[in-house]
Amino acid sequence: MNILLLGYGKMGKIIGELAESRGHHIAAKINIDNRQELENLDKDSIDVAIEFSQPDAAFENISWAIKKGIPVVSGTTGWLDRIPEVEKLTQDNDTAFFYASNFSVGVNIFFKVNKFLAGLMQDQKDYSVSLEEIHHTEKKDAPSGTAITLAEGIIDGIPRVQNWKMSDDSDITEQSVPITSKRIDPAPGTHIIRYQSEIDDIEISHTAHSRKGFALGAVLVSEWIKNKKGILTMDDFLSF
Ligand SMILES: NC(=O)C1=CN([C@@H]2O[C@H](COP(=O)(O)OP(=O)(O)OC[C@H]3O[C@@H](n4cnc5c(N)ncnc54)[C@H](OP(=O)(O)O)[C@@H]3O)[C@@H](O)[C@H]2O)C=CC1
Ligand SMILES: O=C(O)C1=N[C@H](C(=O)O)C[C@H](O)C1
Repeated sequence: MNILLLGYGKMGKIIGELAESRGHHIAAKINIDNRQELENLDKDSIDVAIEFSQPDAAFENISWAIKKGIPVVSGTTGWLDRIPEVEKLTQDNDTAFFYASNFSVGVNIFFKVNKFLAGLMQDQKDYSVSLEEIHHTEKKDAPSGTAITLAEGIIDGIPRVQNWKMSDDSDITEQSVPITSKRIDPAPGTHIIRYQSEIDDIEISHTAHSRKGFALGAVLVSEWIKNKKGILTMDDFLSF
């Protein structure tokens, strides 16, 4: 496949290496300072754009590619208020858009475990629930996209929980999942869910040992998305 990398930082570099090792070609590696290269690209030759940039650049990158009819696989977090616009653009341009807050297979299994546990805890009113995420100090957004997906799983599973808030928010109520964000190098990504009562605690966690799982997931999804259309997610890819 001919792959366009939109964002060539920590993730873009690992994805590029992995894609090449699987026989793919990288058409261009776009960062903030070489965006003019996009003008000279043969858009029709690009099979997929993989977008891992930063929160304030994601929408522009993604909408540029979709308007050219290029399928997009995006992992950038912290910009999701604009996803309805991207979904409309995808339909209007008859192409494909895939977003995941986390491309690791292990985390996507963890998402399911989280929902299952939340279902079990829905009537256990003596337990309070909280989330903690730990990432490297270069991370631009907080909480992590993965923590937000986990919080949404808890909100879906426990009717008395209605929203999530940062743990230092003065508005936290019993209806909130408090999220604590820690920035400690070199943490690639750790997420912990805790249910705590006076009697005991239940804790589940996922710890990434490197960025390899995120990158491999993004490349595998890019191979899978070829010739597909519409809005696609990890549940479609993993057939969960
Ligand atoms: N969904 C998932 O599984 C995962 C998601 N992520 C997310 O992916 C994103 C990228 O992470 P990471 O690679 O670690 O971050 P980095 O900061 O290492 O890389 C981001 C890159 O984007 C570039 N960039 C900035 N503005 C633009 C622009 N306008 N157009 C194109 N490129 C631009 C930056 O370029 P420059 O250096 O020139 O500023 C930088 O090289 C983050 O949002 C992170 O949360 C990360 C890991 C897994
Ligand atoms: O910025 C990162 O590094 C990561 N970002 C994603 C997130 O915000 O959840 C995924 C992963 O945890 C690494």
